[in-house]
Amino acid sequence: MENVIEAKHLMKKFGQKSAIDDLSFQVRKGEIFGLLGPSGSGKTTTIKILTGELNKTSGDVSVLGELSSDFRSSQFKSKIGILSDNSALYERLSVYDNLKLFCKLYHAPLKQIDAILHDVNMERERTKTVSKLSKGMKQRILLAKALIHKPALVFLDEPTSALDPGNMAQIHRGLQALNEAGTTIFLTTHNMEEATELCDRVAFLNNGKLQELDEPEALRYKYSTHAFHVETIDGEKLVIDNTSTNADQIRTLIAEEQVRSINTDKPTLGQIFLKVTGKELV
Ligand SMILES: Nc1ncnc2c1ncn2[C@@H]1O[C@H](COP(=O)(O)OP(=O)(O)OP(=O)(O)O)[C@@H](O)[C@H]1O
Repeated sequence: MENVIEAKHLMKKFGQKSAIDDLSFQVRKGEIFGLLGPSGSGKTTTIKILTGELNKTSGDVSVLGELSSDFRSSQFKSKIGILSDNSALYERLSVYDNLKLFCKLYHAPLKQIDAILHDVNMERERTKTVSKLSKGMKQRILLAKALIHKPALVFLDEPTSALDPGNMAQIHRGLQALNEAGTTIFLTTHNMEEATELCDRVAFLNNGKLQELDEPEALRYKYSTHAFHVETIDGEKLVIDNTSTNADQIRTLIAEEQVRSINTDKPTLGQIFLKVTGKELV
């Protein structure tokens, strides 16, 4: 499988402090890859290195076949899209005029603007001045800006932070459609539900170190005790180990119509993160 990002033994130091510590991972072409970690774990630093905003201290990194020495070239920038804290819009210009400027910057055709406004569900705000938009609307225009030149790979640093559930769902649908059309997405988030819903694979970052990397379901299976949680019609809650010797107990409960619900134990990504790092994902 083709990799669009390859990081090997990546290190980033700020003075004596290691923000990124021996980080190695690959991102496959066409996937949605989530980097999860608490505040200060090194997510933004990783994105900044991968997009040429920061230099690595050591290690090897390539993105879309280019080495980090080329990450500042305009040719490289035209192949990636970035949504980060540093992304900004011209507040006094309209939505359309903002996107027109970015089209010119990236040599993208202007007809792209209406298509992208449709994708982020902002067609009706086309002529509105940016300063009059809500936070969620601005975030959707920033996303449109990151995607206007149809990049092969987009980096989204907490794309839905501080958005209400409606706006968040809207952006999720847009990202899924974009991904289905072939764009690889690298995103960071604190939000476990978001990661579980969107990401093909997730990496856990803690103090700049990689702690886990796999598909959300594979991690949930790996950290499951595999026990059955049975609630009886009397409200009793039983935890029954998933072993052949316990089969009769479960069979009897079902035969006697004693079972209200039965579930296997599958921890959430947040619970797994807590188990692996001892930290909440906030
Ligand atoms: N320019 C800088 N100078 C010094 N230290 C920095 C700099 N940028 C980041 N750091 C430190 O590097 C570590 C990782 O920061 P980073 O911003 O990558 O974390 P993060 O996981 O993105 O956090 P958040 O979720 O809060 O955005 C932190 O300890 C931070 O204080």
